[in-house]
Amino acid sequence: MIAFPNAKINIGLNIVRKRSDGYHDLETVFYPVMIKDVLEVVEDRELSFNSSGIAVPGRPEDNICLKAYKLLSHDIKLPPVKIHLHKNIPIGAGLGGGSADASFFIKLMNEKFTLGLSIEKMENYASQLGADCPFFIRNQPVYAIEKGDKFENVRLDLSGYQLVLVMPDIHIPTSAAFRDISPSPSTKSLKDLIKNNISEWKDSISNDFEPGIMKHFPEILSIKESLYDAGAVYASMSGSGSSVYGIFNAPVKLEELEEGNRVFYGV
Ligand SMILES: C[C@@](CO)(OP(=O)(O)O)[C@H](O)COP(=O)(O)OP(=O)(O)OC[C@H]1O[C@@H](n2ccc(N)nc2=O)[C@H](O)[C@@H]1O
Ligand SMILES: Nc1ncnc2c1ncn2[C@@H]1O[C@H](COP(=O)(O)OP(=O)(O)O)[C@@H](O)[C@H]1O
Repeated sequence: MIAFPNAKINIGLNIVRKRSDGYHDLETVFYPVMIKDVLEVVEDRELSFNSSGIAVPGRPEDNICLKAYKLLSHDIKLPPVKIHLHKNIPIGAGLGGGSADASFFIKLMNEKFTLGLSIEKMENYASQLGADCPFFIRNQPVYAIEKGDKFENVRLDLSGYQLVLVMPDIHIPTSAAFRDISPSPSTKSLKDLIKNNISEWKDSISNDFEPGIMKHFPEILSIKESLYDAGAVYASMSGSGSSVYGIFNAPVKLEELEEGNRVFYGV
């Protein structure tokens, strides 16, 4: 059985406070986007994992898909499976690719072996694998709070726009991005700001990771500026970076940005 885990972008990201468990309370909007991995599970004589496409850092045995298998098998008797991941979503990009793989793996196992897991139960398993994993179970636009794992649906449809996503050759581990952050409560609710016309977002919706990351990597700021220069209605780094997206009213082709960066077009 095959699934196609997709990436997400963050529209706005406020880091509100440090929690007693070492994590941070956030306010963000997660929006699913078109860049996809391919994840295949077949029954086999023993449990195995391999991948193709973009090289995934770390040992195969530490891949988040195997962690998801082991988590499920604490509670449920599962047959051994062969897992193949074709990696296409850039890594260390703020696109949640590993988290998507984990959550789609849980959904795939649930369907393939008729495990009867509810959405809530799958979200609960996902939350044990990473803060933004639960989002990918329902995989719908949400306003997320706390660790990024408590959701309210938002009515947001970007399908009439052209999204351009630029991935520079910079890999930012999420844990490193938090080191430069001084959390502070937000003054206006992102949940309300997101309802405004997209043309108003530029002056009201921001990502708290940007100042620290852009200071270290000025080329990320340059990409954001290039997207605005090319006519983006809104542009932002996604999550903890390094990818940057621009939302355009009409189709564009940004050849200059394609030099040295991976550029994806679509929503
Ligand atoms: C912060 C976000 C915003 O979208 O960054 P991106 O990964 O998307 O860039 C995500 O919620 C990340 O989710 P995820 O990548 O699953 O996080 P985890 O693996 O659980 O944690 C990675 C690291 O980030 C820190 N972390 C993560 C989430 C959070 N709410 N507070 C944190 O302090 C953790 O302390 C950990 O060191
Ligand atoms: N299936 C996977 N896809 C991507 N990364 C994975 C996967 N499994 C484990 N990882 C680990 O997660 C790290 C990426 O996490 P993170 O820096 O949070 O990325 P992102 O910003 O893309 O969410 C990688 O360096 C890798 O070691």
